Amino acid sequence: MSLPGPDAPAGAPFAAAFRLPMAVRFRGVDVREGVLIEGPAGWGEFSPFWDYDTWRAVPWLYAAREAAFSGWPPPVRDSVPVNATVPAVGPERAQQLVGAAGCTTVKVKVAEPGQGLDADVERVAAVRDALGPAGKVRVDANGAWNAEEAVQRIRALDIAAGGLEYVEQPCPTIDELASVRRRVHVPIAADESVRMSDDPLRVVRAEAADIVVLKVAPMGGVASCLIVAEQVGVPVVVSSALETSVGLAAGVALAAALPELPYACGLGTARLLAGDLASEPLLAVDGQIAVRRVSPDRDLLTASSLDEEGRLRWAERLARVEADA
Ligand SMILES: O=C(O)CCC(=O)c1ccccc1C(=O)O
Ligand SMILES: [Mg+2]
Repeated sequence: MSLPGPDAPAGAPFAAAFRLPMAVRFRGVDVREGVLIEGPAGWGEFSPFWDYDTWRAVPWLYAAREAAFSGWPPPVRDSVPVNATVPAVGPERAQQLVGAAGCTTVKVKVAEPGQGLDADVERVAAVRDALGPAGKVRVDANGAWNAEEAVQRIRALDIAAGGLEYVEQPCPTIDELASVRRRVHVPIAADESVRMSDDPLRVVRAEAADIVVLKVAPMGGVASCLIVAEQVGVPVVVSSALETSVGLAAGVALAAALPELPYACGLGTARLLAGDLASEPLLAVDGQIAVRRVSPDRDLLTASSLDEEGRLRWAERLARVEADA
């Protein structure tokens, strides 16, 4: 079995596999691949990273099916504020990315394997410099530090940033997050502790986080994220999983449906891709993304379509995940 290619006849199965290079390497990812599915409600994206096993990819399928077959709850706002995302690049490139994005909040990746605190301090200071004193700077360590390292580094980065808005997932475990949270004044946001957990509320019950990051695809869709947001009792930040604009639209729908949205969302990542599948990508204007559905453009889908080997890989993966769903 394979997914239909760009030359498939009209009426062929409603799925298309794509491959898009990243413009900027992000956490070791330099190309995004996935499958778009179309249903009566619109288009959904199924693009779990390749290091996700079948079981962990199941929520991504639920999110794609929700987009294609059920649709999303109604929005309560017509645009959502987003942050620019700066990967572990050098200070000049960081400033270019901040300038191009036009957002007043920036999330800076820190603790990249092979880099030290100096590189993080330099990048964070460069971002503050480009942003001016009124902007907000947050950092994401993806759980790279132990509690002791985290306390020291958060203090150093807080100074370099002239004040950090928050630090995302400084340590891997909930116990470490709780300990760091008691020792620094910078607010702690939980990401992996929520989306990789069988109980997304545990981190908050343990008083280990001030803010919770929600990602639609790894958490099974907009509706299930809304339930978590309702139960969690702390502010939430909606963030992407580096989807194309088709997948990002689901994150935007979640952010648009939340009763409260006190923080800019990590949905400005279409800029990190070298291309997109929509003729009008979901890009921020003045730091805001307009709430709308996104359909792929047929020519762009054709230009980004995977070769026969890739379509076979994705058809097999989809079948495995569907069997587990
Ligand atoms: O939150 C953002 O600004 C962008 C999204 C992002 O950082 C991300 C994207 C893909 C996988 C993991 C992460 C992360 O938050 O760690
Ligand atoms: Mg994160």
